Amino acid sequence: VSKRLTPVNKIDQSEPYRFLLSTVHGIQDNYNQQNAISLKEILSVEHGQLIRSAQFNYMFDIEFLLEQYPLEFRLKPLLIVHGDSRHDNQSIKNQCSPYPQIEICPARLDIPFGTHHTKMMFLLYETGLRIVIHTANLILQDWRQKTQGIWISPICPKTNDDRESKTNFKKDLLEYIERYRARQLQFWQKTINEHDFSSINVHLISSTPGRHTGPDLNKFGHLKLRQTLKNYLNLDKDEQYNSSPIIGQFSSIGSLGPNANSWLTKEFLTSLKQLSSSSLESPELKLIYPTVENVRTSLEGYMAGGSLPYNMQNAMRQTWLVNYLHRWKADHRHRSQASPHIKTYLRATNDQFKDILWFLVTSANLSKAAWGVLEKNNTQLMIRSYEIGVLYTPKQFSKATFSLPDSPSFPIPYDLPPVKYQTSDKPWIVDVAYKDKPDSHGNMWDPS
Ligand SMILES: O=C(O)c1ccc([N+](=O)[O-])cc1C(=O)O
Repeated sequence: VSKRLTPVNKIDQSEPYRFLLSTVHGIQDNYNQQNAISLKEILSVEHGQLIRSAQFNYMFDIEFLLEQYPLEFRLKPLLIVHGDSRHDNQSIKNQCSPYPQIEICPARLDIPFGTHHTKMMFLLYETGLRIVIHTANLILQDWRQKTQGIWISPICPKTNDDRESKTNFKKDLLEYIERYRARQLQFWQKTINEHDFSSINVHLISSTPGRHTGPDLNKFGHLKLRQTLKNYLNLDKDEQYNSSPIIGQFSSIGSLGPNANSWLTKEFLTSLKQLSSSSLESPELKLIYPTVENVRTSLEGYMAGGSLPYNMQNAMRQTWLVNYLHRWKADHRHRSQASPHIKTYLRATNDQFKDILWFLVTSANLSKAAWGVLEKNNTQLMIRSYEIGVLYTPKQFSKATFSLPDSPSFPIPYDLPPVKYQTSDKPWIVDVAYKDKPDSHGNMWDPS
């Protein structure tokens, strides 16, 4: 009987998709075994001897973060990349001042209302470089009882020749990092260049602040997604998919304009619906965003709503959006009560939702700030925030589609088909009081 020489860890078990959810405190443990991982497990010594790391994020609790590293790695050099704003800079500086091993890199936010939303880790081991792209802030609350999405790369070995992935992931990642124009990132640009990315089978879809035009027009935001879908979906006879449904799932919503045609369908859906050939059909767009009832009955109760910052000012101006909305429901992953902070987008082959054509997990919510808005007669894309995500296309896995009944099937985080809001359902709005029904902890929500 062949005895396994090395115990297969959760990350290797997640092959070939390497797409995991965060573990949830308070659900049956077997739902935390399959395709689920904690921050401590990501940083565990079982993956090798860490040399140094970088953490890109929006919210940081430095004490919490250091505690998630194994004791023997807590003094290794750590780079913190955060949004450059007076408030954030002071808070991060104060938190990091006791730790000489921590270096800080403020990300320039030259366009108002932009945020450094990107959530990414660079983990340099003696055996190579691992990239993690995910959706959780580096605070306890984000890793305890929510549904978060995590893509974990293989450990890419050091190489003398410039080994690129079939998806140009290395080039795209370097292009993204270059936009920070930060000397603190030069070490990581050099390190990325020196490692072999040929085992990476996902596409990088990122956003950086700016008015992207000319050769940069399709490098970021929803135009990068459009370009990648056009170049890599090459499905035979893809016209059969022209009306197949598209899902967007997110934890916040920006100001989208007075009707669907302002940006959501005319611009954003045009990118999401891209196949190798273009079509005039308008596929059905289904949006998943938690109801008040989803939040009230969640493991965290109304407190979960603190991480769903959809505000009344936007909601009241776009009541038309409710017609697109569907509930958060994830029974098959035992996470219907683990409030979603994950953001995902996918296209199915038809409304049976048995096969999907592509899947994206990203930091990007449903907003123009994250995805970009076309300006100057569609010659430039204005993006306010940093975002990053990874796109799965079947070709990279030698498949025509990702068939869900298959094994191993693509680990979709929620139940399909999505369940439409009923007339009694209301989208969660963060700055409204909910005092008629107590939540799962017996509390009410009164933001005033
Ligand atoms: O957690 C975050 O990084 C975050 C920060 C700001 C906003 N926002 O301003 O809507 C949304 C999120 C979100 O991810 O939901």
